[in-house]
Amino acid sequence: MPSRFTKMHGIGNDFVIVDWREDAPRVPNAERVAALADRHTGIGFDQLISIEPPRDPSCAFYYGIWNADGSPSGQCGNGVRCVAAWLYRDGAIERDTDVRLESPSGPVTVRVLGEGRVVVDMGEPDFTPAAIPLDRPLHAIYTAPVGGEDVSFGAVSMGNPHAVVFVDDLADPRVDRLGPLLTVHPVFPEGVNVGFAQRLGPNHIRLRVHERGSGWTRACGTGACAAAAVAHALGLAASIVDVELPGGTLTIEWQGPGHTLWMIGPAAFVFEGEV
Ligand SMILES: N[C@H](CCC[C@H](N)C(=O)O)C(=O)O
Repeated sequence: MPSRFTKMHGIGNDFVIVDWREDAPRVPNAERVAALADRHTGIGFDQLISIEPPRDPSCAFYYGIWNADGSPSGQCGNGVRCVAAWLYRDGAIERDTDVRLESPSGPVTVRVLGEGRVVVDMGEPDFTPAAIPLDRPLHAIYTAPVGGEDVSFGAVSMGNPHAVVFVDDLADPRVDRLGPLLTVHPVFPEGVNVGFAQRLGPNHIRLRVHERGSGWTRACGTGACAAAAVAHALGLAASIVDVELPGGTLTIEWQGPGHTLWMIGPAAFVFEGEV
């Protein structure tokens, strides 16, 4: 498990980054990860992210992702921007250059810009049920009984599963109640990240995300991608959307089916540590 680590965040979604480039691939013990994620008795983070040698020779590096409860994930949007910034500061990659990085769900392409901003080609959103996975036939909006009421949501995979619920007001108390319930709903056999989206206009969505394995976070990069993609698929959003999360705003660009989705946002260093 990590000895030296770097604490980073992407608009308030916080990470411990560990450099395992000289180590043999391994899966960290879930209990140990959860202990380190504890914000009182551990370091405190939403996800642990490792930097490792690539499995795919077309990629420069691989990054592993584990939630605060120790569960693995296939993708982390805020996290991959931090990985890119970390590699640039380490001198392992160049600025203003496309670099392929390998996530557990496949490759993405990053480009480190100035002022700590990173743009990521996140690949194409996948609405097919098997990709999420979801035990329903494919259509844009699903409805399921959640906590005694029927809840309608969009569903999409960004390499990790997302449900998107559109609400008129994020202050609606149903949001706090339904988030934890839908995350573990049996309609999602592997669990799901639940985004609650308030549409403020075709280019502006306000979002809160209850993350699988980490709970309510101040931001979720793949959640912002998912909300923009579902909104676009439903004709509610234009191709460029500012997604405003509690921790900050990400800009998402998606031209629709057949196109990959781009996310632009910051990555920040907090401190170096040893455990
Ligand atoms: N909780 C997510 C992984 C982290 C995603 C989020 N932190 C992001 O920035 O995309 C899952 O289990 O799929």
